Formats: sequence, C-alpha cells, structure tokens
Amino acid sequence: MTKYTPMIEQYLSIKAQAEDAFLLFRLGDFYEMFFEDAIKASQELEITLTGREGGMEERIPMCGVPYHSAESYITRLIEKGYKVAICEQVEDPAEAKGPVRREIVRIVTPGTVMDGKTLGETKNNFLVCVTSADDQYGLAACDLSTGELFVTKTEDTLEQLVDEINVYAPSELIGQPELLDKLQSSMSGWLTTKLFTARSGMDEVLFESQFPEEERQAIPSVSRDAASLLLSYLNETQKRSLSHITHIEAYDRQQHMTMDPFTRRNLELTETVRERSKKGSLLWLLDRTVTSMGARLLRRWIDKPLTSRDAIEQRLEAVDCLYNGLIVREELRQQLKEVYDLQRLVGRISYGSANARDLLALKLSLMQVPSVRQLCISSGSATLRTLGETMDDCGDILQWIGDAIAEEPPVSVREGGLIKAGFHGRLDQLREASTNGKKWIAELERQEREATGIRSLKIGYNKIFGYYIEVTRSNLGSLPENRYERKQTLANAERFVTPELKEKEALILEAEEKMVDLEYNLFIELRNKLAGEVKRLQLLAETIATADVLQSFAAVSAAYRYRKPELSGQYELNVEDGRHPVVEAILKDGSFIANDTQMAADDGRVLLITGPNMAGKSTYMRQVAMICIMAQIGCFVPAERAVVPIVDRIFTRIGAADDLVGGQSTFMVEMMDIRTMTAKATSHSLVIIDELGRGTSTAEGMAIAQAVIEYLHDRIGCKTLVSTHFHELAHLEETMPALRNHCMAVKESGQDVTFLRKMIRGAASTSYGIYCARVAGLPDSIIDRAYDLLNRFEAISSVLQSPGEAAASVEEALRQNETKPSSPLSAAVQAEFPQPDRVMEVSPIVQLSLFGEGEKSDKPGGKTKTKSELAAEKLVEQLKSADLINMTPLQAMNFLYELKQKASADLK
Ligand SMILES: Nc1ncnc2c1ncn2[C@@H]1O[C@H](COP(=O)(O)OP(=O)(O)OP(=O)(O)O)[C@@H](O)[C@H]1O
Repeated sequence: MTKYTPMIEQYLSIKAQAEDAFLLFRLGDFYEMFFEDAIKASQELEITLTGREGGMEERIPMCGVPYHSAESYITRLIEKGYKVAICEQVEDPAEAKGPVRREIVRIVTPGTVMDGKTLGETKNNFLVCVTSADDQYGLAACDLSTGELFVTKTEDTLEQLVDEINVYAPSELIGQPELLDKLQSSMSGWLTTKLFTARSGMDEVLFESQFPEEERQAIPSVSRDAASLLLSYLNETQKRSLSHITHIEAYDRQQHMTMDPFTRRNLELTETVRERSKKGSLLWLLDRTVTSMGARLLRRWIDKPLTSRDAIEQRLEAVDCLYNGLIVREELRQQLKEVYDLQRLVGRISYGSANARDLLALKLSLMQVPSVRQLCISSGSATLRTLGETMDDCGDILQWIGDAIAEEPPVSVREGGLIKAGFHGRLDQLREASTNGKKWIAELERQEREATGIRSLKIGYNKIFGYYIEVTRSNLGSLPENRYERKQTLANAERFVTPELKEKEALILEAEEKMVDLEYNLFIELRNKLAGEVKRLQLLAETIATADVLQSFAAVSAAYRYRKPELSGQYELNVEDGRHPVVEAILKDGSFIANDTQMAADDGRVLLITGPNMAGKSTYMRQVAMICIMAQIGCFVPAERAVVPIVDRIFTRIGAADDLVGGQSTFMVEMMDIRTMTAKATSHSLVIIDELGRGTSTAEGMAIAQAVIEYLHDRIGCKTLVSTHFHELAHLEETMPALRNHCMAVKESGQDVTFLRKMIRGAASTSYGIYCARVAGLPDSIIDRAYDLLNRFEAISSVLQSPGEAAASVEEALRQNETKPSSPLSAAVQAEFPQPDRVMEVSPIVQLSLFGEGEKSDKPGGKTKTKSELAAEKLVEQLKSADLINMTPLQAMNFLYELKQKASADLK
C-alpha cells in the first residue's frame, strides 16, 4: 500500500490542529501550503500553484511564499477574513532524525493581529466574544495589541447585544455556536466583522490565573463567561504570554448613551454614509489629538457618550480650562507630540516582539511625562490636576532603558549594537578585545606594507575566509618567500593568511560572537523586566490619552467658537444659534445659518418640520442630535448657548442609503426601525425621523406617520423631531398640545426660490420638489410636464379633502395660481394651460354640469330617461363608488381622465 512521505504525514497531523486556518508550513526559506489550502491560497493571493511528490500516485497541490516576505501575504489573507496558522521548524535540522520537528507557533486571525502595518494606528482592533445564559448576554471586547479588555452584559433582546457589539466594530466575533448563528444573520452586511468563530470550551483555570479574585468576582457571571471564553481563544491561537491583559474594565451599559448601528451610521459619527471615510465624520472634525492613544480613545468616547452628569462635567471642566488657556493647551500639545504609542509598545514588550528601537521609543516617551504631568497639575483645572497626580512618570523604567540601550540601535536584536558601553563589565571586555584586535590588524597592515614595500597591500575580511592579506597580481614578485600561505586567487589579486593573523582572527571572532549573544541576552533580560511593569505603563498610557483627547476637544472648540453646554438635569432642550458642526466646517466660508431649538415637556416636545426639499431639514435634525452627543462626550457644542438634558438613547430614521443590504424593502426597514423605536424609547430619548411614512401609498404613509407621531407624543413623551412632506399633518398641532409645527423659510422671487435655511414656526405649503429637479438640471420638458401633473394632482387632492367643497376649491386653487404669477409653479401652470381648458381638465366633480339644462331627470312620473340622463347617472354612480382614499394620485388621474372621456362622448 502506498503511503504519504513522512513529511506529508507530519503536515497532515499538524493541519488537523488547525482545520479552519491556512497552514503555513515552514520548509527552509519558504512557507508552503498543500492540498486544498494550496489551491485556495493560490487563488486568493494570485500565486503560482505547483505540485510535489508526496508518496502517492498523484502529485500534491502546493504553493508557497518566501519566509522573509510572508508578512504581507499573511496580512492579505487576514484582511479577507481568514485565519493563518504559522508552523515553524522547532529543532535544528542538523540534529533531526527523520523530518525536522515542527509546531504551530501562532494562529493569526483578524481579531488577533499584532503587526503594526496591518493595524490602523488610530483605531482599536477588537475581538469580541459573546455568550448567553439565563436570558442575558455577556460581552467581552479585547484589543490584543493594546491589552485593553472591556466586559458588560445586556438583558433581554438580541438587538441590545447587536447595539453593544457595534460599539466596538469588531474585526472578529467569537461565541457559542447558536448565538453566533443568530448574530451572523442579523448583523451581516453592515458590520466590519470579517470573521465569525464558533467556540464553546472555556478554560476557567487560565481565566483565574490571569486576573485577581476581586476583579473576577466583581463582574456578573455571564460577562465572566464571555471574558473567560475570549481568553481561552487567545491562549489557543497565540500560544504565548498574555501578560499585558492585566485588567478587566467592567461597565454597565447604562453608563453610556445607546445608539443602534443605523443611528451611528446616519449621524456619521466615525465615518460617512456614502464613502465610509473618516473625512466628513464627527470624529474627523474633533480629531486634533497628537498621539495614537489619544486618537483611539477619542473614537471610543464618540462611540460611547456618557450618561453620568458628574463624569461629563469633569471632562467639560478640563476642556473649559484648556479652551481659555491657549498657552497651556499649546504646551501640552507640544509635549504630547513626543509621546509614542505606549499601549502598543507595551503590547509588543509583553508579546516578546519589541526590539531595541521600541524600547528607545518608550524611553523618549517617558522623558516627556514629567512635563506633561506638571502642566496638568498647574493647569488650573481640577480634572487635569487629578489626572496629573495619578500620572506615574515611571522614572525607574526610564532609567533602566537609558542605562542599557544604545542611542542608535539596529532593527534586529540578533546583530549586536543594542547595549550601551559601561552597562555590563563582561560585554565591555569583549568589546575591547574585539576593538583591540581590529586595531592590531590595522597595525599589521601598516607593518606589512612597510616590510614589503607594497603600498596597495591591504587586509580585508569576508565571511568564508575570515581575515586575509590581499596583494595585487603585479606586486606578487615583491612578496618574501614562505611567509604567506595562499588562500584564494582572484582575477587581479591573491589573498594570503599568516599564522598570527589566523590566531588573532579567532580571538576577534570569538569575542564578537560572544558579544552578540551577550547583548541579546541582556536585551531580553531588560525586556522581561519591563514586561513585569506593563500595568503601570498601561495606566500611564490611559492618562496620557485622556489628556490628549481633552486638549483636542479644547482646540476644536476654540477654533470653531463652540460654547460650553449647560447640563440642566431637566427635560428641556434649549439651543440658541445651533449649528451642524460638520456641515459648518465643510462650508468653511461661514455661510452656515444658525438655528434655535426649543423643546420642553409641554411645548415643542415634538417638532413637526415641513419645508421644501434641500431646505436643510435633515441637517437641522441631525444638528440637534450632534449637539446632544457632543455635550455628552464632554466637548463644547456648536451654539451660542445650549442647555441640554441627558439623553439616554438616540434613534434616527434617516435616509435610504443603508437600507438594502439585508434585502429588505426600504419601507420594511423603516417600519422595523420604528418598531424598535417605539419599544425602546423612554421620555429621556431623542427620536429623529426623516420623511416619516414615505415609501408606501400616500394615504397609508400619512396614516402611519400620524399614528407614530401620536404614539411618541402621547405614550412615550420623548423629544421627537419629524420631518415630513405630508403638509396635511400640520393640523396635528391643533390636537396635540406639545407638538409644534416648524418649517424652513423660503424666499420666492420670479422663477427662483432661495432657501433661507432658517427654521420658523408654522407649516410649509409646498415642497418645491420640482423646483429642485429643475435646479438639478432635469430637461425642461420633464419639468414642465411635472408642473402640469402636479397641478392636476393638487386639484384632485383638494377634492379629496371635502367632496362638497370640491368645485369651489378647485376654482379657488386655479384662481390663486392665476393671481400669483411670481410662483414658479403658477407661472408654469399658466404658461401651459389656458384658463378654460384647465377648468375642464381639473374639475373631476363635474356632476353639476354633467346634466344639460333641458335634460334634468327630476321629472315626476318616472318618465323614460334619455340616453344622456342614463349616461349621467352612470357617471355619478361611478364617481360615488370610487374609493378615492385608496387611489394613488396617478390612479385618480386616470380615473378622472376616463370619466372625462365618457362625459365628452355621452353627454353631448
Ligand atoms: N443651516 C444651514 N446653513 C447653510 N447651509 C445649509 C444649512 N442647512 C442645510 N444646508 C445645506 O443644504 C443642503 C441640503 O440640506 P438637507 O439635506 O438638510 O435638506 P433637506 O431639507 O433635508 O432636503 P430633502 O428633503 O431633500 O432631504 C445641505 O447639504 C447643506 O449643504
């Protein structure tokens, strides 16, 4: 029976330990992949697929990547959402009997990347683990590169869990198989998650040994499960120390404002909806951080606005001080600029991947701490003072590195040059031996030149022959006999050695080898010593990051003249001259028009906003949400004055760009969002609905819109901003005490409409949609036709309002059109329709005139009806039974057209 070769057997047994990963199998200078892995990798990486004899009849598919450039291939696979298991040779091939022993040394996954190039500097890379037990869900989120670990729990619905997962935008999600299945279907499409890994076995012992008892006991059991499962997974894949995960940061979800994934996207908090770019988002605007740690923390703060008034006030107090203290702020910025990414440096130190340059970066960073600390303490802000006082400047660590590490060490830790002179006696001796040896050689060169009279004689070195004396061919005749031993012949020269040169060479090389080994050992010793201090360094990193974000808030606030918000603790929201921070910043020229917002429990709790397209309704509504969020992350806000409540939750239902990912219809998604909204909103929530009820028939859309507004107004009492094109809903103000109509002011002149971007009380009467279509450059024929149709629809809808007043209102509508030539709408209508024609076209209820004067049917005695009378009756019958409410405007139009045709034909 044929069998695989021993090496392939070895491969297969190792592959069995990493079924779900590409196995990169080290063979000399290559990582090779075999079988299915090879076929798939050759496609994914666009590398050549070859084959290899493996003992069986058929060749085994194989492809490989060079060892030295493997990192970029691994990165590409990880970015595509794969796992990569790296299998190394773990014994010296020279000593191996049979195939060299090999082992998987690490499994790289999207959530466990440590390589700096793959990780975005200003973004955390979270691995999130979820578990469920007793109607609760546990969540643990870890950034392996920084060692941060957050845990929490959610109750009740899966939606809450999804909201919380979304805060971390994890690149990988692990969890119990059934739970993961459910999540995968409800999250697909919009999350950044590249990989879902089902796991259930957790290693309690590992968890217990990682964290102190009090820390473990302080968290609920379902969160503990999540953290424990996460740690087991990390241990299984990383196969090395996780000593930099020193602390579990447990929190209660109520400490933060809740936002569902759509709301985060719609408000463009960290990326824009369209391009998904940071530019144009709130994060982009607020980011004036100067350290990577600060940039990551800022993102987290934006993702998690606070709900504790005290905590917000603390941040605001510091921002206020830095806002007004330009000098302190600038100095702080300058000092912080010199601080490297402590968190990731610490990660690499614990991980055993930090080199001497990393330690140097740590040293340079620590050198800044005393002045940062001093600046914070003397800033005049209580928050900054506390921050400064808790800053451990880690002077001892600075000293250790300063004493040991050379000023310009190489990247590699295996080539010497890492350790300073004077740090270690034995190392100094070896260095001296090496330096003296080299001096001796230089002296020898001088003596030999003198003795032989050959000025071009030189002593050189190469790895194969060691030190040699080189003499050019033309000078060979000047060499004394028998003193030199010939070693190598070149085209133009001969190389020689002498016994004393060989002797010295042995001494020099031995010293150098020992030196490199000793330097490496000393470096590792120092790195391990530093690894024991990671907790201190992590705490320091956190305080530095906090100071950085606070200065960033102050810098942006000062640049855009934001104001400190007042957190009233009351229901009211009162903003004077509020602006949308990002739209304002993008407009640059100061042309943004500020608007007020007043929402009180009994006055303006619901704002119903009507107004033309493009008038700025969405911007206005988003602006209110932005101001609340900015206040709750502790930043100043774009307004002259803002008194804001603490909002527990923001819901938005805006736009249609994101709807289609899940294969849902736009309307269905809207309804599902509204369902969540009605189920979860409290009186402390802020609800924003843009164009409520669009996407279905007019009548139904309007009915749903009204019902939703009533529900939010009467039952929930949350602050609600609704924009709508259903101007008819304006009447709600009469029956809902806390609802107020607002609209965006517009100035008409001639054919043109100017959007004033000013919010005013009252309801708008038109949407100027066709005007916008004209501005957008649609052909004139379409625009004219649209005005034509609009005129007919409006006439019909006025009939729908009250059939009794129909004719009068149609007449009235037309008369108004005549008397308002300045309106673009009326101008177009007039141009297109001469008066009599229009009357005939747009009067659907023409029953009054359907009957010819001499043909009235009210004749007594049941006289036989004329043909006209019968036709008229039939028409009236048709009109009466028409279900106008359920017709779309177009159906109504067609119906009217048919009636007219019949009337013209039968009622001559
Ligand atoms: N207050 C403002 N000051 C200056 N420009 C503004 C203001 N508000 C909005 N704009 C500008 O007007 C554009 C349209 O605003 P927005 O999208 O909010 O209108 P809208 O009324 O919601 O329109 P639609 O009903 O078509 O969605 C924005 O892109 C912005 O550039």
